[in-house]
Amino acid sequence: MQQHFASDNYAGICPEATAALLEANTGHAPAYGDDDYTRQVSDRLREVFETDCDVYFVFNGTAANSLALATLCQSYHSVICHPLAHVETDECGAPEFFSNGAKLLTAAGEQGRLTPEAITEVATRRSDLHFPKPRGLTLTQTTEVGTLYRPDQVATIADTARRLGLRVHMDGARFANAVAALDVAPADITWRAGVDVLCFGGTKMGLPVGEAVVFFDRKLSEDFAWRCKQAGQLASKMRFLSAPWLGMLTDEVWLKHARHANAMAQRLSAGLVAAGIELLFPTEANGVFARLPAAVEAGLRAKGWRFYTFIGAGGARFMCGWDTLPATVDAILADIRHLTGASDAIRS
Ligand SMILES: Cc1ncc(COP(=O)(O)O)c(C=O)c1O
Ligand SMILES: C[C@H](O)[C@H](N)C(=O)O
Repeated sequence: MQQHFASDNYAGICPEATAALLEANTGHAPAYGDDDYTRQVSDRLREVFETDCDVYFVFNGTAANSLALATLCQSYHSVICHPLAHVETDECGAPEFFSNGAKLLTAAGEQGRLTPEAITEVATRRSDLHFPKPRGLTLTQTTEVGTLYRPDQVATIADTARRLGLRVHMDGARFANAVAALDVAPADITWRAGVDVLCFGGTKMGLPVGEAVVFFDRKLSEDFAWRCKQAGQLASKMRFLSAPWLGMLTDEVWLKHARHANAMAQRLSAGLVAAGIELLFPTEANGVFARLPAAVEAGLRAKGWRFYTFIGAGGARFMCGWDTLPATVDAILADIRHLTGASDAIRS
């Protein structure tokens, strides 16, 4: 089966998650999260984040983000996000729908990152009754264009949010890649930096399905189970959503796989630069964003390569996953060199 660079959600289930899933498939277990596997992995996540966080498992990232944001605000509030934020560009209005109408307000920033200045401008732009009062802020780590927020950047943004009366949500669809790239403690770029709720992506890091919604402020999660149930996000066989996490969170398997994906992105990025292809953003995690000549893009697609060009600020996005092979990276680089006429003497 050919590997692709369209998304890290093209990859299969990593061996460790598969083993944990099969191990959980023994006999009967209580439903709706009342099973031992869900208890075990929730406790394990409390160890990973070094705090008594409240943990829920939902089927996908759009549900995780939308339901988490809905806990931060009322329908007449607004949530500030980056213009390239997934919640703004790729969730089909789900955040607005599940919050019964909270409005997303965009605040620009270079390289996919929010800035305190832009957040402040949007949050203080109007205070009249006709404007949806800002109450939430969402940042994506890693960002939709493959960049990172360093711990101090998260803290500065969260401090700004707190001063403005905003609750902070983190879309961590690629949180594993961020922790691996930054080499920090997960707590240092979440609750210690002022994040109130994290949507921890499981799907893209090697699980079969599912995301963890991790609340660092239990006042926010008081009724979240009911919100999940009403949204059709309460799995009856929850153990099969939660147990694979045990495979990932043992011996830091999640970070091993994230480091590999990040390394493949570095390999690809270096090869593209060597072939004279312009990068649109720095390669800081597992995504590579490049400006491809139209003929090269068409040629790659004709050769069967799948990659997105609708993400971020245009250009081509190449996402590396836990299972991306070095040979796959070298194969697309060889095709790109051939299509650009770059010398084969250039090695990736
Ligand atoms: C940054 C980001 N957030 C959220 C999501 C939503 O995830 P899902 O496609 O599982 O709804 C994605 C999708 O891959 C994503 O890239
Ligand atoms: C863009 C698409 O929705 C998916 N979130 C991805 O990053 O591949």
